[in-house]
Amino acid sequence: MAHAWGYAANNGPDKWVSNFPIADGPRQSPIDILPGGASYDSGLKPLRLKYDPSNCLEILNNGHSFQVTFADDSDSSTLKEGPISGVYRLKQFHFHWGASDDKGSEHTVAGTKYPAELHLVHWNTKYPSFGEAASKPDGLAVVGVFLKIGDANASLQKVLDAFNDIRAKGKQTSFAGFDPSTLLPGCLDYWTYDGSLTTPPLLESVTWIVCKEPISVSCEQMAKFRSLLFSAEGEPECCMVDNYRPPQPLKGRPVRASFQ
Ligand SMILES: O=C(O)/C=C/c1cccc(OCc2cccc(CC(=O)O)c2)c1
Ligand SMILES: [Zn+2]
Repeated sequence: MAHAWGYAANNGPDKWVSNFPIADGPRQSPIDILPGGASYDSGLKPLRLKYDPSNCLEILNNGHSFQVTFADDSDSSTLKEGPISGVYRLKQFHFHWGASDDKGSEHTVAGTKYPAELHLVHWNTKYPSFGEAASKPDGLAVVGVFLKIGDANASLQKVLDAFNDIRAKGKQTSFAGFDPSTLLPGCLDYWTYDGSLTTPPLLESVTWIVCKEPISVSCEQMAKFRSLLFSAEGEPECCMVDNYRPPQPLKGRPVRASFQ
């Protein structure tokens, strides 16, 4: 039976190591980013993101988060340059968030937690598929964007408006024509380091690209995130909140900055 990992006391991040021993590995994510400990690397290129809204397929509640999935059978939605070489295709984006506005992000910045964090997941096209790439050290590149309480985010609202159809685990609905570049901050300065998936199977295959500048989210929009359920229809309702893994040991890894 597939391991029923989650974020509760009995199956949460501290328990994952029993079924996924890599949880104690050398390049686990997320981390606490210390801006003073990051080294500016003038060789880092700007991120080159090109997304085609027609690749946007559906939105689903997978019981751990919700994700928006993209057609990845061509190079029409890609990440290039930045800290990576080659072409990485957008597969999906999803979020992590807290039960209250004082927590929710996975990465932290000098101990500061944001209320939520967006992950845009891309896979290296030198491999035949996402699943193949996910097991390679240079297989994935995830762009992380922090959400900070402020004005309502009109682009994010388009995603939240689909929530009524995916409230319970396993629900999905078509979601077309969304441009994920509208969820990016104006400035694409970033930190980068070698890490892992932040959920099981915790594979150490991710080049992390964490944007310095957050995007805005309103309190009301955060309440909408928290209206989703970890539980499936017919099960006792369990609100989808605190679906974040806390920072993991850096274990000597360098963190580079694309900015001074
Ligand atoms: O058997 C399963 O349930 C899953 C198998 C599997 C097998 C290979 C890969 C993989 O990736 C899941 C994934 C994709 C993207 C991001 C994350 C972590 C995060 O939430 O940031 C996890 C999952
Ligand atoms: Zn994630």
